[in-house]
Amino acid sequence: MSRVISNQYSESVSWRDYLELTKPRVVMLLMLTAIVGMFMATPGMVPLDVLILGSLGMAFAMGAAAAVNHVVDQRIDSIMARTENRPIAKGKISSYRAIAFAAILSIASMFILSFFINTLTAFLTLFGIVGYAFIYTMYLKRATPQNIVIGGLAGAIPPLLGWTAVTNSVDPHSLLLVLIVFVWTPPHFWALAIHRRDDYAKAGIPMLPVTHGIEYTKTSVLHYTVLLALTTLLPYLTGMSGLIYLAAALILNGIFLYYAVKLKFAPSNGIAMKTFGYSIVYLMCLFIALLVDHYFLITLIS
Ligand code: HEM
Ligand SMILES: CC(C)=CCC/C(C)=C/CC/C(C)=C/COP(=O)(O)OP(=O)(O)O
Repeated sequence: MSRVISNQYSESVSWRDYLELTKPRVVMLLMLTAIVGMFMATPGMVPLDVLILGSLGMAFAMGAAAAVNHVVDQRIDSIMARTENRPIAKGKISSYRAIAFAAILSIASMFILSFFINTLTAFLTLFGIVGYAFIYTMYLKRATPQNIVIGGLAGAIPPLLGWTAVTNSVDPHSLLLVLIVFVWTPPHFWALAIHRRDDYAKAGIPMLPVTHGIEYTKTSVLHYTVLLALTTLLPYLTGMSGLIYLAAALILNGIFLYYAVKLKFAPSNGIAMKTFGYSIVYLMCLFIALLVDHYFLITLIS
């Protein structure tokens, strides 16, 4: 019996479980926005050490924050169908080991960013960790249906981190990129939350569809999608980006608006999850468009 108890966390644990703690697919999209932030900060090539070490430092921080989220949320994760198989909720990894893992990643991140990049980037990254792992996960998520709007700031910060890694200063254009991800977050998450409403209700988490209902949430998705479409025009209107970006943004926004309108006024089976899935494709393509446009503009000028 004692052998079973002492081995309950280590029997079938593999590196894949630790990787899962870091939410790798979310981190990949976050890192795309950070790396695009780096490239947008300079007309030339991002110095290779900044690109490699900066990315490593930021990705470690994001993974650490995600691991803390798994520790804090283990009770609710084990209640919800979507998250019940997560490594801590399933009892594959102990909280103690997950915290040690997160601490190692955070320390490595802070070391890399402060010694090889700059203290401004290290400080802002620390703000990202605290914002997501502590302010959002421990407090906001359980406190208010506006949790993801306010907490979304932590997830929106990576383009600024990428930018400051290159310039060591806060450029207003970098804040424009933060604003885009910030406004994108509510339709991204609420589309999924509509589909998973009952899960959140069961876990006692006050997500918008639980507190205000599905119809109200669909209207909110539509409002934020319109706001997002307007916000994404700003890079063109401020002269940061050119016509390639504008064309891509118009097409991507048209499709997002189509989904949001359909979700509200002509819902079909699975439309909420299709909207959620599209939100990810949208952000990925929008940031790639920023990058392609940036180097096209520079080639035109030189
Ligand atoms: C407070 C802000 C956010 C909330 C509450 C949120 C919530 C979620 C949730 C609940 C999922 C589903 C995960 C699953 O299926 O297990 C998800 C998936 C995802 N999110 Fe977010 N998200 C936020 C911000 C972001 C940001 C800023 C990004 C990237 C820029 C992002 C990228 C993704 C990606 C790529 C997935 C798909 C992951 C997969 O396929 O496993 N999210 N998000
Ligand atoms: C340094 C830095 C910028 C760190 C923060 C980056 C980070 C990991 C953002 C993640 C955003 C996210 C997936 C929120 C969902 O949490 P949730 O608890 O609502 O979703 P869940 O139920 O799937 O766990």
